[in-house]
Amino acid sequence: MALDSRFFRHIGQSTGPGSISSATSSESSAMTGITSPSVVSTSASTATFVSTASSPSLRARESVSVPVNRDGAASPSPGGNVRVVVRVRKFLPREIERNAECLIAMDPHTQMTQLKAPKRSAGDLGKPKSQARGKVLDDKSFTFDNSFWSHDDEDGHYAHQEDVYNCLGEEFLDHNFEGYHTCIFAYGQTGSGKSYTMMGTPEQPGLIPRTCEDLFQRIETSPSPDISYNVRVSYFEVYNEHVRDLLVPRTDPPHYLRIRESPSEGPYVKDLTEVTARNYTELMKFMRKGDVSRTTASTKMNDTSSRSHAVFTITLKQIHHDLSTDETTERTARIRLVDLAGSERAKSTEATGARLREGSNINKSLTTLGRVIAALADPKKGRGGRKGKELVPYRDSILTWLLKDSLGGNSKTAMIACISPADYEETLSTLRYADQAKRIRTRARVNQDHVSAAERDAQIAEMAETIRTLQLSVSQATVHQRASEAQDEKLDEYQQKVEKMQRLMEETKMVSECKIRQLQTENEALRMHLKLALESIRNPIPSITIEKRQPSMASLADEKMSPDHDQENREGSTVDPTDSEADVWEDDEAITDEDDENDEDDEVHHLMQARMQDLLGDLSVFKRKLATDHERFRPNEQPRTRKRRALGTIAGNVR
Ligand SMILES: Nc1ncnc2c1ncn2[C@@H]1O[C@H](COP(=O)(O)OP(=O)(O)OP(=O)(O)O)[C@@H](O)[C@H]1O
Repeated sequence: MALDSRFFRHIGQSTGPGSISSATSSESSAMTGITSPSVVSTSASTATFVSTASSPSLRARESVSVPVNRDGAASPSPGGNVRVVVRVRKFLPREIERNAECLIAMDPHTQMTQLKAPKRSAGDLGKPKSQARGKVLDDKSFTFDNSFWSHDDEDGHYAHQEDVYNCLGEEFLDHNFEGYHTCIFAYGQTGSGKSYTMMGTPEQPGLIPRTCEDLFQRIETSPSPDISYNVRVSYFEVYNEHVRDLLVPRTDPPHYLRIRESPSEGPYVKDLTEVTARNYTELMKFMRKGDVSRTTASTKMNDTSSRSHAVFTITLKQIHHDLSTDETTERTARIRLVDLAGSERAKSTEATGARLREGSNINKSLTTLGRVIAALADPKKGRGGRKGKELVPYRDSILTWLLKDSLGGNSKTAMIACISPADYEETLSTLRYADQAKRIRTRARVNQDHVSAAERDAQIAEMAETIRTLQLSVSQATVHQRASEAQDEKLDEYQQKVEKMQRLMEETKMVSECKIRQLQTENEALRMHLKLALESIRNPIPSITIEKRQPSMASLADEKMSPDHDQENREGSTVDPTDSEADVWEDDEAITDEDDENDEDDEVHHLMQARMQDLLGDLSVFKRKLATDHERFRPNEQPRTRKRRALGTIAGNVR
């Protein structure tokens, strides 16, 4: 089935092949397949670097058509490297107090970030490096896809929150509308500006709220009535190697969730709350709810330090229904926005007790993340069949296990390396981490499915049958009162199927609504047509009789000289002005024609009325179906009650 061109036009309006602001090694390597390690150890003077910059994006606005094939999921993979950008923040009060020196310089043209070695202590000055007491440090240079200079807001090249979104977030959202999974994660030492970049403040919203706003703006201004959108959201944190749902109230003791792996979806959090957001306000409500629930604490390095890794996930489903073929095309994209906890040195944070334990767990998962990145960046380990996969230590921490797909699988991924301006050791470690991440290639593909109405019905019927069987075995097990692990598993499976079926039903309902919208539009057009037709029957346009005119000598002469003109007159005019008999004859003919036209109009009128009756009939069938569905899956009931009711209803139907 060919997709409605509007499906793509919609995408095209907001789609560009990406930010073209960065001419960088990773970008070019993504195209050529060549990667260029860019750590350059240099002792060169930094004097050549001016106070520096990031360039806001200049997005191309031409439409891009997504490569789509019949079975969607197997669309050709464009591949691509992990996109890496770096952002330096301004001095914090404590750094201003100790008169800290800014060690970072950025070049707006090459996107190069330079880390300058701190000044040597007074005692070491003048001594050769080998005799210096402290470790001798060198200047280092790195090139990334973008270098965001957010150190000095007086600077013309200062990168605001908006610039970061325009340069990265906007392009990633384009990918989501194209049907790709994406992941943006912020990495850096504690207090380097990760939460500020991802979440921001009410006055300076970060990447997450901006993505949410842009997402719904695009949906609301979508030009196509044939596409239905479904936005779901989940929010969890990984704290001390445990997963906690941020959309449910905190409990004491805390309720941790388990991780499972499915062959199709990869690792996932079992029983994680996933809610539907119908608009931007709702989405923000969930975001804030989770944010409030997130574990933070005050440390010496940061007053509101995130003590957990937070993963905010939006699932965007686009359902396009083609009325002519009754086929449905579904695109599903997962938008994963991750604010990692900051790496920290116990010495700098002076943490003890719980804070120290948190810090060591944070460091443990970040170290594993580092090993995963290193393995993926290494072509021998990151690729190459079964053996290669085993060498990537995803399972060594909860964080890397859950981000498996985003780091090395079906996702377009970006890393924002946040750095402090005055901490050589930590910044160098972050920049090295980021430099390695540049070499990772993921295998993103368009997540698209075509389902015909018959296939959907068959799926529902099959699921109903499975549910019936499971229900039977569960009730038999209950009779025998053998409460075992296996029963729980079965019950889980049963419940999951029911939930999946409910989702399918909801989607069927969305398709029906889409059909109704299309029929209503068609109905409206026909109504208008009919109105016009009736109008023209009631007030026919009177036929115009052209007055016979005595041709002047001059015009007769003209006509003689211009045979073409004469020809035109004969062909173009319905009334011959030189033939009065013809006038009379034509009048009679006009009356007869009018009668015929009236008969034809009546016929058209009746046909249209019959067609409209048919359409209205279709419409009421859909409305009835919708009402039945609505009755069966009442949205305003509590989810648990609804689930039970749905089970009862389904069971009833099956019987
Ligand atoms: N670009 C920036 N402009 C202005 N202020 C910033 C910027 N980046 C960070 N800050 C400020 O720096 C402080 C630390 O930032 P933030 O809390 O985002 O760090 P973090 O990396 O998330 O730390 P942690 O890992 O401890 O949670 C905050 O007060 C924040 O407002």
